[in-house]
Amino acid sequence: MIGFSLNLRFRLLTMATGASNGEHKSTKPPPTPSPLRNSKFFQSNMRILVTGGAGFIGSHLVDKLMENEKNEVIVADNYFTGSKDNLRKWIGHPRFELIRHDVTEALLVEVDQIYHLACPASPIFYKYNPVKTIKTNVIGTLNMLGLAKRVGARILLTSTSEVYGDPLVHPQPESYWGNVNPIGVRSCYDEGKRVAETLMFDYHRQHGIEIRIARIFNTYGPRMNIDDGRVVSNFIAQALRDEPLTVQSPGTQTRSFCYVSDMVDGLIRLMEGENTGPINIGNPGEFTMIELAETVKELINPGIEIKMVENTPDDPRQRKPDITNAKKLLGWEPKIKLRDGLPLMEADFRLRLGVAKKV
Ligand SMILES: NC(=O)c1ccc[n+]([C@@H]2O[C@H](COP(=O)([O-])OP(=O)(O)OC[C@H]3O[C@@H](n4cnc5c(N)ncnc54)[C@H](O)[C@@H]3O)[C@@H](O)[C@H]2O)c1
Ligand SMILES: O=C(O)[C@H]1O[C@H](OP(=O)(O)OP(=O)(O)OC[C@H]2O[C@@H](n3ccc(=O)[nH]c3=O)[C@H](O)[C@@H]2O)[C@H](O)[C@@H](O)[C@@H]1O
Repeated sequence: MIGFSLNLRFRLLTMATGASNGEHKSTKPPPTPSPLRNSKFFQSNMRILVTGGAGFIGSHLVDKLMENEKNEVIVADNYFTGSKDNLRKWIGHPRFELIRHDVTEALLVEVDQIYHLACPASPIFYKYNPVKTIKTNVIGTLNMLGLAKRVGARILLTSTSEVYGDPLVHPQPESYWGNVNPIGVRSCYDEGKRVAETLMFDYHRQHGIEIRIARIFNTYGPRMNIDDGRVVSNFIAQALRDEPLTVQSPGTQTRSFCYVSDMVDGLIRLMEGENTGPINIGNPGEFTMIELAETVKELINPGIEIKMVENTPDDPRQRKPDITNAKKLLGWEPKIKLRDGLPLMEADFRLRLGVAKKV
């Protein structure tokens, strides 16, 4: 009941102040792009930088961008959680370049678009070195905005549903300011991404930089690190290894899972569109962790045990995107349901783990 009255008051407040989806128009013109961009005779390819492009979402994004022969793609990655192996099919391709680079150091490349994905996404990894995680989110985003300003590039930030923290409004619309612990073990990531969004809008308002912000919700699919500790990769790897599925307490907490190809489609639509965002990109199909475990058990290994284990601090109890804006402004909505996406990820994990399907 409390959630409902809070929700109602929140919606009345945003209606009164019109702050629900206020336009964030800049008063400054964007920096002039390379003169090549407007040349009449030689139309150069679109030069695209993907930071974190050796990672899970980034490598699928590179695959999609490279399908367009008018695109040249440069990946900058420090391989903290990503791998060259995710990009092996592009190494040596004339329209592709791979740089080992840490975004906490400045980077100077002539590009037209920047997809800024560089940041460890798995809680196990971003909690491993919290100072580095917040440096990557703050200094890394500052460096990428400085590059965008210098070369006149449009920049997209992959933010996260974690900016809503442990949400008191459900589902989460972009106008919800969130409920975030500023000093917890997840704050390096949650607050780091919130500062990254702040920097994006400050550069937009102060320097006219063309920005795009995606608030990504839980995404899964092939090429996730098998042991990166995230729930979908954990459950599939456990089911294939005949290990109990570890449901972290209380097990009734919810997440909404988006298949990676839907996510990549949403990111490209956002970059190519005219809306700054922030825009939620995710699948509103919401499941408890117990329901997810039961689905993995049913689809992959019916004989497996499901066991309750301890959780970590500040774990959000619910998460579900309101994707009204993605539908209206991007013409986007997810196509792949969880029960159709899980088998695609299972096939990838079987291949990488060398576990054949039992006939
Ligand atoms: N996968 C999800 O569910 C999810 C949800 C919300 C937001 N996101 C965001 O999407 C982006 C990609 O996530 P992912 O799931 O592909 O994670 P990932 O860990 O697979 O990819 C992140 C990539 O960034 C690289 N990286 C990390 N720190 C770096 C640094 N300092 N300099 C250069 N490269 C660095 C890693 O090596 C890796 O290749 C991240 O920004 C993440 O915060 C992901
Ligand atoms: O979508 C998002 O914005 C965020 O989603 C995930 O963060 P989180 O939801 O905490 O990811 P998981 O570690 O996969 O945990 C999801 C839920 O599953 C539970 N879990 C996790 C692992 C496990 O083995 N068992 C289990 O029950 C966790 O307690 C949690 O409640 C990503 O890791 C973040 O990068 C991302 O920003």
